[in-house]
Amino acid sequence: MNLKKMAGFRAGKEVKDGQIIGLGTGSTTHYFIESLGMRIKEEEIQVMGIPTSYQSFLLAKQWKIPVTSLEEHDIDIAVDGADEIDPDLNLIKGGGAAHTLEKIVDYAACEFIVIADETKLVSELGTFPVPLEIISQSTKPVFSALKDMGADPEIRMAKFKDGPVISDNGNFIVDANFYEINNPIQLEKDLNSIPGVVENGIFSQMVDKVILGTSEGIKILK
Ligand SMILES: O=C[C@H](O)[C@H](O)[C@H](O)COP(=O)(O)O
Repeated sequence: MNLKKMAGFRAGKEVKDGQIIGLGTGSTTHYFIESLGMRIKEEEIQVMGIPTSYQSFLLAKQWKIPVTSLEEHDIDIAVDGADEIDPDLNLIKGGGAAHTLEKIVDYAACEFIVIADETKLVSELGTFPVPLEIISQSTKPVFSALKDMGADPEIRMAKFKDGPVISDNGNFIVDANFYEINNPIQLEKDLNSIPGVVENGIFSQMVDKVILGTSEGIKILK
């Protein structure tokens, strides 16, 4: 049973004709975009998507989902994945380095739905390091500030090119390991107050609903 596919396709059914949809990034939203594309092909619905990355932009093109932008349209529903989800539905995102645009799009949506498999549910955020998109020239002072906050930071290195991962916006990605995060709401604010940090991967108090694929079927968390 593919739990990510289960969650992605279930979210696809929530979309109504005429809506503007925020298209999240990652291997779970891949299935959501596929399910939207299939519904458009079957002429069940006509919708437009607002991508959160080159990945979701290219997938939308592949599935012939018309794309638009925040300049042109308001978003009815954003559907996105997560790396960790805590019991209060705070998230860590950015495993795919897309969290900056994801946060802009997900925050702007009338409804923000998270799709994930059950492995993403945790009792407390922090096993997954917090991704930060940073201006490359700020690496040294940002590292120093993160260490003062108790984190172990690392520049994310690319797997298929020499050197660092460069985000869709042309910036470095730092993974900051806090090991345990007691107050994600405060940490999200504190990280964004470090000069050079463009955006961090904590998404606190934003989620309306989680569609979780589990071995016992779909579970909805609100
Ligand atoms: O930057 C990437 C995103 O925040 C993803 O939504 C997140 O990493 C979850 O990805 P996946 O669905 O592949 O586990």
